[in-house]
Amino acid sequence: MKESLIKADTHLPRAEGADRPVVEVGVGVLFRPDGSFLLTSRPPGKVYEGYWEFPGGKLEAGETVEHALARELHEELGIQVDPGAIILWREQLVDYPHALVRLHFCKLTVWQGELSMREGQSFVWESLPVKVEPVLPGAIPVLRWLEEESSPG
Ligand SMILES: Nc1nc2c([nH]c(=O)n2[C@H]2C[C@H](O)[C@@H](COP(=O)(O)OP(=O)(O)OP(=O)(O)O)O2)c(=O)[nH]1
Repeated sequence: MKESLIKADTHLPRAEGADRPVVEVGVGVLFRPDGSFLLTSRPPGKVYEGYWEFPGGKLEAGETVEHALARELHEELGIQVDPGAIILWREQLVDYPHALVRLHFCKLTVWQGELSMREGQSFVWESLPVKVEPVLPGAIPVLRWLEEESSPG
């Protein structure tokens, strides 16, 4: 099956032609028992600074999605996560001007420790429809998937 692709900011040039390497990214959708989910703002100095997203980051060499995400959640949010508690959910390819990324979205309901924003981000526990904006193009499909899962039938 062909992988679906979102093309973001099509008016901007791509960094390196058509065959750019795919950057693999682990992303966590953290749920509280009341069903709300965590959004964080992209830290100062990163591309799309201030945009809202789900926490996560790039896989390092040899890492699985679950291990990379557990590491990123500890680095960014100060929480401890057992990679075994991370549930792989959906994938989405996004073509940005700065990179071609494959997002591995995961669900998560169990972690230890209090949230502490270690990279100067902001955070919010949201439910649908989300009130914060702007939302990163590569995070928008998640909101649609959550909507689909919550609607009957
Ligand atoms: N964390 C996260 N990244 C997303 C989402 N949607 C989306 O398109 N992305 C993209 C933005 C970036 O191009 C890429 C994540 O890279 P990043 O720069 O945030 O990762 P990182 O923390 O490893 O960064 P660094 O080591 O380069 O500082 O994935 C999302 O919901 N969450």
